Amino acid sequence: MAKDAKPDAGRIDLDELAAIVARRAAGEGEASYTRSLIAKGVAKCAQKLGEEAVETALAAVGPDTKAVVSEGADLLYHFVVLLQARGVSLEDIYAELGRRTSRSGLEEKASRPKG
Ligand SMILES: N=c1c2ncn([C@@H]3O[C@H](COP(=O)(O)OP(=O)(O)OP(=O)(O)O)[C@@H](O)[C@H]3O)c2ncn1[C@@H]1O[C@H](COP(=O)(O)O)[C@@H](O)[C@H]1O
Repeated sequence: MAKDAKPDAGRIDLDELAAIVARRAAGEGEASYTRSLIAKGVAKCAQKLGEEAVETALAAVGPDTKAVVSEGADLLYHFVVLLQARGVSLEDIYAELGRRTSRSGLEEKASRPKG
């Protein structure tokens, strides 16, 4: 079992997951899926995130609620891995979400560049 792994951590949040991912990315020796994925580069991490997003979307329109939970967890893990690979912190994401709370989603949408 990996150094950071626990038999059952109960629940962990994104900050805790990001800390694990950062440690695994920086670690040496012990085999790590996280490290092997990040070593393949940002494009591979982005591809995996896209795959997991599609799998989550497909699960959401299917009948199996456990599949939505499982695919959603895969999606969040791969999002955190992509942020690590791309050098973006969850704090940056939280701050951006925080900035958006001062206006409605419709106002935020209207403020985006047309494309
Ligand atoms: N939360 C996760 C997590 N969620 C999903 N995955 C892995 O993500 C992979 C994606 O699923 P796929 O079906 O696409 O797998 P695959 O076909 O083997 O993937 P590829 O060969 O295409 O890369 C699977 O191998 C899953 O095990 C995860 N791997 C790691 N973590 C966390 O990261 C920690 C460190 O893991 P290691 O880096 O492996 O030590 C773990 O203790 C967990 O907390």
